[in-house]
Amino acid sequence: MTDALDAVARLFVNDGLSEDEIARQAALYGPLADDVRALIPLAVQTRAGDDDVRQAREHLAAAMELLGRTKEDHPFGTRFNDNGNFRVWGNAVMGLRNAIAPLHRINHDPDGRVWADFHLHVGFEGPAGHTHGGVSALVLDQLLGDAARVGGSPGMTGTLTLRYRKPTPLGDLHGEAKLDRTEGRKAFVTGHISGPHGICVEAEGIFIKPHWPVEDGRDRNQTR
Ligand SMILES: CCCCCCCC(=O)SCCNC(=O)CCNC(=O)[C@H](O)C(C)(C)COP(=O)(O)OP(=O)(O)OC[C@H]1O[C@@H](n2cnc3c(N)ncnc32)[C@H](O)[C@@H]1OP(=O)(O)O
Repeated sequence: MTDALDAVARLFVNDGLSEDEIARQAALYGPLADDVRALIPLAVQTRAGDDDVRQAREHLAAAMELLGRTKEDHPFGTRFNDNGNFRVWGNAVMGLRNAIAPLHRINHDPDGRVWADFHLHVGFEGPAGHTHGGVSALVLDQLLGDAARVGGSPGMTGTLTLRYRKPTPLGDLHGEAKLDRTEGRKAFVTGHISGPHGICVEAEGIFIKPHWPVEDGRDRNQTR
């Protein structure tokens, strides 16, 4: 566990950035991730022929060469400033700089409920025309974890139990979660994902406050 603890501590950094600089970086790198995100369904769905695909790949290779000229050699981690402006821009579910992240924003209600409306494109397919079960788990893990955090008990996922009640369509979906109770360092959270025809996946999670630093800002909605 020491190696994991060292890695988490190393990547949990007050980088002292001003709000202006954070806004500048968000405006620069957010749209880059959006462009890459838009490429994913295109790779699945394009009917372009040999020449167009070859040409597109040459453009992409040029873009990758430009972007790779200077880059960090470690994951993004958790960065914050003295105002408590936390950034998890590499996060797989809602990282501003992560093209696979399907959520733009997690909203917090005063009663502790957290929720998100989101869109899963064809790159998230599992069963034909439907959402991959692991993707539902991905989204629910984040939502339940955020409900634990908002409820004052931030933690790592210890156990996540899912019940897939009916196939989850691709497209526009809704997810929500709420902290039910805590026992010592353990937070018990429930949630679900619903589509146009009701609840598709139900989740129960136990989140455990670890012996290392975690984001504990409670009083704000999380936006990419
Ligand atoms: C805003 C943030 C949202 C984040 C959402 C995304 C969350 C994630 O993806 S986290 C990544 C996935 N999870 C992980 O990798 C966790 C890996 N596991 C670990 O790091 C550790 O096992 C950890 C931190 C969960 C628990 O370790 P540790 O603190 O040593 O637990 P330990 O002291 O043995 O047990 C504490 C209590 O929790 C219970 N417990 C321990 N592990 C588990 C578990 N996996 N499930 C349920 N209960 C557990 C113990 O029984 C004990 O209960 P009690 O106090 O009643 O006796």
